[in-house]
Amino acid sequence: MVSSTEGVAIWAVVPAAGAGQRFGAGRPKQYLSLRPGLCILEATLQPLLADPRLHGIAVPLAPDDEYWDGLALSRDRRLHACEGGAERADSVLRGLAHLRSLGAADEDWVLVHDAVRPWLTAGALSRLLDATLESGDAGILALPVVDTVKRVDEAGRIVETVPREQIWLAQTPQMARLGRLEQALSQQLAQGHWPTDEAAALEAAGETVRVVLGERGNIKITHSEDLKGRD
Ligand SMILES: Nc1ccn([C@@H]2O[C@H](COP(=O)(O)OP(=O)(O)OP(=O)(O)O)[C@@H](O)[C@H]2O)c(=O)n1
Ligand SMILES: C[C@](O)(CO)[C@H](O)COP(=O)(O)O
Repeated sequence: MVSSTEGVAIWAVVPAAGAGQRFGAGRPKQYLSLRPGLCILEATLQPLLADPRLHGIAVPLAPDDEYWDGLALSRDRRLHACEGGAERADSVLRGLAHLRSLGAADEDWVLVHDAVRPWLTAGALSRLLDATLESGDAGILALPVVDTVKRVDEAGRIVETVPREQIWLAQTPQMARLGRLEQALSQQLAQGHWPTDEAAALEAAGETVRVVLGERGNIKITHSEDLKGRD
């Protein structure tokens, strides 16, 4: 195993098994073209592959995926495709299991990064790696909210203005010890919960998770408007 820091390797999981229903294109959004010769998933993988600290990257795919093999990048020796699951958390767990089969250990670190966040910068990635390795706690990129926050009822009436000083919006990558993340996600699924991010599972397991300043440009492509005017 290649050691990245004190005999502990750093891995990544990039869950790419989603169908992109909210986006509503003719193919899963991670395979839409950002510019000629570069799809969203390839752009997402580039900054991770460019960081020599990352030992290997699992890429969970839909069982009926028909696009991955056509990407030139799929032949990169640090990329390892595997089968994803029904929900994002299932796909991440399968990715972790795949990393285990490649030799990943409990104390290794793993970064989980959405396949549809193609604008992660090397600076933000390094900030997360450096802060997390230094603190030893799990960490996620996130942004403090800049707007006034309202809680509303079912009819859309404002119930209260929520103090925003402690409200942050979660991004990815999210980084944790592999064994602890695997255990936390497994516990959630066993209890019938499907957390929408890794931090939620870790929080429920009582782990400390720190926020690290993300970037406004590191958006998740969810709806078709998210791609308008960008390349
Ligand atoms: N069963 C699933 C569902 C989602 N994802 C991945 O999780 C990330 C964030 O999910 P989201 O934006 O919700 O993607 P989709 O599930 O594709 O979108 P939608 O919910 O609109 O179908 C994406 O990289 C997506 O491919 C996954 O690997 N496996
Ligand atoms: C993981 C995530 O991208 C953090 O913002 C987000 O929670 C995914 O949410 P989704 O509803 O599954 O798209």
